[in-house]
Order: sequence, then C-alpha cells, then structure tokens
Amino acid sequence: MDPLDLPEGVKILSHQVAGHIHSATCFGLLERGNIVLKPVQRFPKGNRELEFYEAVNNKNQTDQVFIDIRKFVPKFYGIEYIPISNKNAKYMRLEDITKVFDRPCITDLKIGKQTFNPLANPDKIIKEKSKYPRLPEVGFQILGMRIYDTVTNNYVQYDRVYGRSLAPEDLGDKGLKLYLTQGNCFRVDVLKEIIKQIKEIRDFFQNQTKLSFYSSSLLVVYEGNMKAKKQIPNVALVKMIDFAHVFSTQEHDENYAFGLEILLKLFTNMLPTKI
Ligand SMILES: Nc1ncnc2c1ncn2[C@@H]1O[C@H](COP(=O)(O)OP(=O)(O)OP(=O)(O)O)[C@@H](O)[C@H]1O
Ligand SMILES: O=P(O)(O)O[C@@H]1[C@H](O)[C@H](O)[C@@H](OP(=O)(O)O)[C@H](OP(=O)(O)O)[C@H]1O
Repeated sequence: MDPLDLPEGVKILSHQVAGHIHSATCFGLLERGNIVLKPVQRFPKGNRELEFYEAVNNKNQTDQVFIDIRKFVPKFYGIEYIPISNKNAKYMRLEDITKVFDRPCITDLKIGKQTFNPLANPDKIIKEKSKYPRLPEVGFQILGMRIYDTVTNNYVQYDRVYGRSLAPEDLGDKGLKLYLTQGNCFRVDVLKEIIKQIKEIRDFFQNQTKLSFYSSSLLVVYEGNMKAKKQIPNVALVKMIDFAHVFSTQEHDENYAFGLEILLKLFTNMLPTKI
C-alpha cells in the first residue's frame, strides 16, 4: 500500500506524538481540516473504541456517566470509509484537540499502573509488564512530548522510548517539567490550568463506578506561542483519548485513579512555593 495515496485534503496527522503512525503496513491517524481521522482498529479493540464514542455521543443517552464524560473526551462526528490504495478503510472522525492553538505543545500520558485489560492472555501480560517494569509504582507513562522552543522557533520531540527510559524519580524534572519549559521559560500559567483540569477528571473518577480504562491516555495540549493572536478559551486543554480497552465494571477504577493522583502530585510539586 502506498501510504501517501490519500484522497484530496487528507494528510498524515502532522502533530502526532504517539500511537500508530500511518505507513505502508499500517492504517494510522490522519487529518482533514479540523478533524482527526482515527482508524477503527482490529476486532475487538476497534469496536470497543467505536462503541465507547457512540455511547458518549448518543443524543438519547440516559446514563449519567456517559453524559458526564463528554466534556473530557474529543467530540465524535461519526465514521467514514476512506479509499486508500484500493481499500476502503473505516475511520472515526474526531475533534482535533490541538487545532485551537497556534503552536500546540503536546504530551500523551498513558494512565494506569496496569496497561493490559482483564481479557489479556499470558503473553500479552508479560509483554505489557516488560515495557516499563516500574509502572506499578508510577501509575503513568510519558508516550510522547512535542514542545515549541521559543528560542529556536522549532518543535522538539520526545518519543515513548525516551519516556520509558526515565527512572520514576526523573519523571518530574526530565519529563513533565521539560514539557512545560520553553527555552528558559517555565509555564506556570499552563501548569495551573493543567492541574485544574486533571482535578476535574479526578473528581469524575471518584464518582463513577461504571467504566474501567486500560491503556488509555490523557492528551495534554497548551499554547506554545505566548504572543498568539488566536482567541483560545484556555491556555491548555486536557482530554482523555484512546478507548480501545474500556470495560464495564461496578467498581471505582482504582488503576486509572492511582495514575491521576501521582500525576497531580508531580504537577503540584512544580508550583512555585509562596514566601
Ligand atoms: N482527538 C485528537 N486530537 C488531536 N490529536 C490526537 C487526537 N487523538 C489522537 N491524537 C494524536 O494521535 C496520537 C495517538 O492517538 P491514540 O492513542 O488514540 O492512537 P493509537 O494508535 O490507538 O495509540 P496506541 O498505539 O498507543 O494504542 C496521540 O498521541 C495524539 O498525538
Ligand atoms: O504503549 P505502546 O508502546 O504504544 O504500545 C502499544 C499500545 O499499548 C497499544 O495499545 C497496544 O495494542 P493493544 O491495544 O492491542 O494492546 C500495542 O500492543 P501490540 O504490540 O500487542 O499491538 C502496544 O504495542
């Protein structure tokens, strides 16, 4: 397959920081205008994600959990089939969280001390556990970061190999702090907004006992151009993404909640101390 044999107006997602990259062997994420096109992945994970978005988006939805989670999830605009190299690939149309920003600085944080789902076979469990052995104590992974450097006017990018190379004690300084630093400017304004939004997600998880999220991420984006003329509602946005392993439950999602608490602790420790 020629990965670039894409219909007019459709491009490979330009600001992707993690996940499946579109290539000759893999249908990955694409973009068209202000929307992200995410492939419906192989069964059953693709269907699980699509069903999740459909439940969240259902206008007749009566379940309060699916209604409450709407504000934390990109808008879903339905599915479409995209002709790529003589195949009709099934894609979901999603709100592009980065598009309101002039110079989006992005990180993908995979949340949870366990990334394999309850149906995972022993091989998958071993494979997932080996990716970041200290995950049970850390509760989240940095899968990617993209930061706009205001000194060089370039983006600097870090991948999941970098994220997983960090010891737990370095996830602050060499991870999250690095994400919030542009040149020699540490973005306290952004930090405060991120903490506020993660707390709202944490509050949601303290109440809901319907869904458990494995291998799901928080996508964090902030405005990297401090002189941007674009009107933005917030200097940063925190959204939940990647729902291939969402399962029904009747309990609190302690796995996800644990990761959120650690993240909040790390971010809060970065706030300048008042004298
Ligand atoms: N709604 C969105 N708006 C903007 N960027 C997005 C959006 N959804 C995904 N992305 C970008 O694409 C990347 C991968 O997304 P996602 O995790 O959903 O893909 P995936 O292929 O399922 O990943 P994985 O292989 O980890 O399961 C994100 O890190 C982000 O950079
Ligand atoms: O965290 P990473 O390094 O991005 O790893 C991938 C990610 O966890 C995917 O969600 C997972 O697919 P599943 O959703 O199917 O588990 C994939 O597993 P795979 O290699 O078994 O496809 C991993 O490689």
